[in-house]
Amino acid sequence: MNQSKEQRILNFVLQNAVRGDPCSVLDTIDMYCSQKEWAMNVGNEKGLILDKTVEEANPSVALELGTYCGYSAIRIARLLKAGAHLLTVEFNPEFAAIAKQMIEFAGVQDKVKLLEGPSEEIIPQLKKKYEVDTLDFVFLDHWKDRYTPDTILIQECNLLRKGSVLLADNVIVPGAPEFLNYIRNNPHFQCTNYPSRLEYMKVEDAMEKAVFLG
Ligand SMILES: O=C(NCCNC(=O)c1cc(-c2ccc(F)cc2)cc(O)c1O)c1cc(O)ncn1
Ligand SMILES: [Mg+2]
Repeated sequence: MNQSKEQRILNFVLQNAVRGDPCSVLDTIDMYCSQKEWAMNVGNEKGLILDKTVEEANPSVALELGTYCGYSAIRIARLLKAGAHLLTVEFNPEFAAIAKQMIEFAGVQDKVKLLEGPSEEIIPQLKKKYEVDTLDFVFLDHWKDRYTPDTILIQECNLLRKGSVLLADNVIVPGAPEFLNYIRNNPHFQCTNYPSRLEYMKVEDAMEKAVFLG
C-alpha cells in the first residue's frame, strides 16, 4: 500500500530533524512542503502571526481545532509556559496517528493532549471529561464550515472568559465568509484581521483574531 503524503512528511522529519527540537521539526516540515509536496500546515508566515498571538495571550489552557500533522500544535506548545497545556482535536484517524508521532518527536508531548473525534462531540466534553474550566486561547484550523457552529458551541458550553482569544486560519483561502460575518457582527467579540499568504504559496490569505469581551 503506497504511503500517504502525511506519512512522507513524517518520515522526512524523522530522518532530517533533530529529535526534541521543536524549531527544527517546524523548519523541516516547512522545507519539505515548500520544496517537495504542498500540505495544509499553517506554515512559517502565518506561523509568525500565530506565535505573536500566543505569546500575547500567554495561555494556561489552549484549544486547537484541526491538528492535521501537528505542525501548529508543536508551534503553539513550544511557546507555552511551565504547567500550561494545549488540547488539540483531530477528526481524521490517519492524521491523528501522524500528529502523535510528530508531537512526540518534537518533544512537546507533555504539553499537548491530542483528542481524536469530531469537534462537535469533543467540545461539550471539555469541562467534565478533560477538566477544563475556561479556554484562554482557541486556534480554529479545521473544516472552515465548522468555525461558526463550533464558536457558538464553545460559548454555549461556557468555555470562554473575558479576554479569551480566538484565532482563525484561512479566512480568505479556502475562506470562512460565514464565520467572518458572524464574528465581526457579534458585539461580544473585538476582531482584528491579519493579512498574510497561503502556506507555501504566493496566494493571499489572512487570519482573524477575535477577543471575547464577556
Ligand atoms: O480538519 C480537517 N480538515 C483540514 C481542515 N483544513 C483545511 O481544510 C485547510 C485547507 C487549505 C487549502 C488551501 C488551498 C487549497 F487549494 C486547498 C486546501 C489550507 C489550510 O490552511 C487548511 O487548514 C477535517 C477533516 C475531516 O475529515 N473532518 C474534519 N475536519
Ligand atoms: Mg489552515
